Amino acid sequence: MTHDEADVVVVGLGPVGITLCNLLAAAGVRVEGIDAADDVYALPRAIGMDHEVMRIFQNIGAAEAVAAATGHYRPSEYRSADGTLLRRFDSPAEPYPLAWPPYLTFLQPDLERALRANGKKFPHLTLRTATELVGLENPDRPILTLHDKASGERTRRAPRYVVGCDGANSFTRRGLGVALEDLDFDEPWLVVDMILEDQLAPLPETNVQFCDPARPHTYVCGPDQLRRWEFMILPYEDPAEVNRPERIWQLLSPWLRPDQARLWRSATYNFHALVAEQWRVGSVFLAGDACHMTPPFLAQGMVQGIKDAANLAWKLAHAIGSGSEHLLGTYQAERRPFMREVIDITKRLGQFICERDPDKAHARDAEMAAAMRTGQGVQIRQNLFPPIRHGLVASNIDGSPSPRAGEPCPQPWIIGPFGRKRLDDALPPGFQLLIAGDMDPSPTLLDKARQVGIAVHRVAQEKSCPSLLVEEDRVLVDWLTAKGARAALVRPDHVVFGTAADTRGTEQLVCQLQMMLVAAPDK
Ligand SMILES: O=C(O)CCc1cccc(O)c1
Repeated sequence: MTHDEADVVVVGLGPVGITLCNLLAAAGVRVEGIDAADDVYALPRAIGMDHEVMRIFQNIGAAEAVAAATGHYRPSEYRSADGTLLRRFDSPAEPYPLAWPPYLTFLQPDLERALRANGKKFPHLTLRTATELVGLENPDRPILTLHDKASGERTRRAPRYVVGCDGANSFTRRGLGVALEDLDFDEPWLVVDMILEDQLAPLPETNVQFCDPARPHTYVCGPDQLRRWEFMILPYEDPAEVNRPERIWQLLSPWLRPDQARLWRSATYNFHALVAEQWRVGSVFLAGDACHMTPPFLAQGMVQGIKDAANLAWKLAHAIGSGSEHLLGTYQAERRPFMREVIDITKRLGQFICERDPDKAHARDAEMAAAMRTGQGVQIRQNLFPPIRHGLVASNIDGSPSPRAGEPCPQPWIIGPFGRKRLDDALPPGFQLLIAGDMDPSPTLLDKARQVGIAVHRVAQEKSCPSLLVEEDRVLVDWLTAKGARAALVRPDHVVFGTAADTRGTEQLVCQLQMMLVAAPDK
């Protein structure tokens, strides 16, 4: 390795790769990000993101620039062929638990540009476009061959780590010989993005899943004038034939005439459910679509890829800074089973939406409409997925999970002489112990926390002592109290390691983390 070699090469600068580059560079890691294309992909693919992702963008200093590319997320309705309401997902009310709206829509090309521009803040981050990975040898001490498409030159790299964020057809994954586990969902769909030119076009006010057995289809409101339709391609149809403008306008005719909107993008592809058998081989990791693909029904594709990046970034930074690789084993241990659950939940909705048998669809409609009548069909779009259950999360003495372990820690607004700030902006990065203002941390606890490198903060509702952080609402304290907890130990990626009800329990939690940092479970 030469002295100016990067610690990490990130392959692929889509939303996942460029987020990882920013996160690593913000943690002081020397990063080289490469992408085979000359520029960002100019058309939208992902359209939905959530508050955890916005928080990650906030943590790299890109929140304002990204927010400019986002729009309000509408509620979602599931409707039968005759228009009966079968199910509804509503947005939670404020105060938002992570200080961002729980879901947002966005324009992918603008998002990617904002993240690439943000990367320029970091002197240790080099981004190379029109540069393709063409060789990957010896994953334990990786040697890469890069092809510069402009000059035709080939160069070699020997970074400490490589992360393949190079999409569904990942060269990195194929180079490692990693197989994809097929989770049994494979449906061909047409995706159409329209730019609305007539504000008076009679479109639904909400996102809609049209659970019509004759042709299941989806309507999603994007930011500004972007509106997306997705149509299932039927078994006897030819995808290329369905993807012709005349056919697309026919499919859109219940909502739009050609003078009311412009066709921005259309594509046909198969909605898949796949997860890589291995997310790491030696010093080479996979993230995003390179290691999982989920049907789009809950808009989780990009969201989960960016969560991979956040999960991996601090562990790589820790390994590079400390020379200890223990934590790296927790990446797959945490993310793979979690991703399987995300895919399972999404698939269940997908099977419900994609039902093509009219009798089964009729029975489904009757059952769902009955649930709507008893109030069970309306769900708040929050906490749809379980916490992380494996890896670097605390358990109680009896082996049960520590309350709140594996959940994202709330991010209250903090108020003070500076005005109001989101919690993460008021704290240094790293492990945090957040203690309810009425609990006094013992000297033993403070000492132990210092040894392990954990910053301790007391969060209260009013400033009865100068060292307290004051939260604007009761977001954090209510979240702790709901589980009988007074303290939360939180990882650098804001995933809760565990909670405790008192000082003694908090000391034990810190000791558990200390032990796991040197021997973290990779199962
Ligand atoms: O809000 C919803 O339920 C729709 C989510 C969504 C977003 C993008 C594509 C898609 O098929 C579903």
